[in-house]
Amino acid sequence: MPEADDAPVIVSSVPGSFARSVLAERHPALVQQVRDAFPWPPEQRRALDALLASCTEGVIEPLGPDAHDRDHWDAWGSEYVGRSWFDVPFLWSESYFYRRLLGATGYFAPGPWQGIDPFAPFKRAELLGSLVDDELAALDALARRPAGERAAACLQGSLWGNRADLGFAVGTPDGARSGSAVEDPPPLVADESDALWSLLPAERSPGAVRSVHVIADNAGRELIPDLVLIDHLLTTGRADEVVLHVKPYPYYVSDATTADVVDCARRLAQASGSAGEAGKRLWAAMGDGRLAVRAHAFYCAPFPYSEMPADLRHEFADAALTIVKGDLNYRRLVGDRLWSPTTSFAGRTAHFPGPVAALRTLKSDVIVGLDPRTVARLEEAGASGRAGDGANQAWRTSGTHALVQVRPQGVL
Ligand SMILES: O=P(O)(O)OC[C@@]1(O)O[C@H](CO)[C@@H](O)[C@@H]1O
Repeated sequence: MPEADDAPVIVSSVPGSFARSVLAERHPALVQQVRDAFPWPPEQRRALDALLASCTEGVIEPLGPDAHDRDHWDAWGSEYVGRSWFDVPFLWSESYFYRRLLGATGYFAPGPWQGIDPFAPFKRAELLGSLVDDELAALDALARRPAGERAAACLQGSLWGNRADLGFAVGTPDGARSGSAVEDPPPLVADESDALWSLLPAERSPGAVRSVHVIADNAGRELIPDLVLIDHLLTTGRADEVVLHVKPYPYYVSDATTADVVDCARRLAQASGSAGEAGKRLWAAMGDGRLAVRAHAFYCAPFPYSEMPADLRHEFADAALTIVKGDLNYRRLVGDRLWSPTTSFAGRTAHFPGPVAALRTLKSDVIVGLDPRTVARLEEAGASGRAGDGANQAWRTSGTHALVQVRPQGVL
């Protein structure tokens, strides 16, 4: 696989590819699920049916003339209009699919359905589920552990929380792969946790305010451990303030919006024991500005982070560390291309304006920063960790593996 900047951009036209399965199977299944999840009026039902036909058999059509963001999307990809969804960059077609899905449900247009999150029923069911109860109760035992162990457990919780991804579950039997509690996770394919902690020492002399940014991924069972990690950073003095970046509108099914942050903070604050204490601290931190939420329009744009606008660059440049969560953010961080897996992570993230850490379970073909022995071991073992299971590239997309990769500033 190529290592240079001209590694192939991922498209969805390759038979048997993961990207093709997302467009051919996951998107149609999702349209159907959203259609069934609300008593949509006729106009929305017709629009959802039209989207289903378009994304499976049709071509990309422009947004309507009244769409508030028509100019943006014209600038972002008018050259794709009239082409098959499968033939354009995967990152672009997925992003546009979610934009069209929300358009079909009336999310953007003035009227009674404006602002109604079409994925809310799925998010709500997860947040109210017993798995969350169990995960919150487990925080009581964590509170009794030594500081170093607590830090490591908070990081692991946030990392493996990324496995609980509702979009990932669409089209899988019973959503089975969506992340039952990870009791015995396989070794990380890259583990630079020590480098991460070294950027945020708890002991330090008084000085400038230390900001940590977290680019969130999924709500619910991922965002709750992210918030627990944030609480840990704030209470241990590893961060003075945290900025949590979320999506400006519902996206990729379970991606977190501001409403989801509030729901998760409330779920924590209403719990008993250590979870409740953390929730109340987080609630207070949001109130006094130590935990701020941002929802920049760029988070739903179909581009890699190397193309982020100047105002975001400016924010990250001042951070002690930016933690980038999840698979989609990883694709955007290193570029949605078929890199050789041994391509340098530091090189691929050199564009990022400040120290950056990726916490991600592997759910797409994009991967960099592995050492050759790890690649050989993974290709030998396939998805399951069993040698010779015949699915030697499935480790990239199965969500069973995870990584912590770090680029401290200045290391290229
Ligand atoms: O970013 P997340 O939540 O970790 O993962 C999102 C995801 O499931 O969606 C895409 C397919 O729709 C994949 O690239 C990716 O695995």
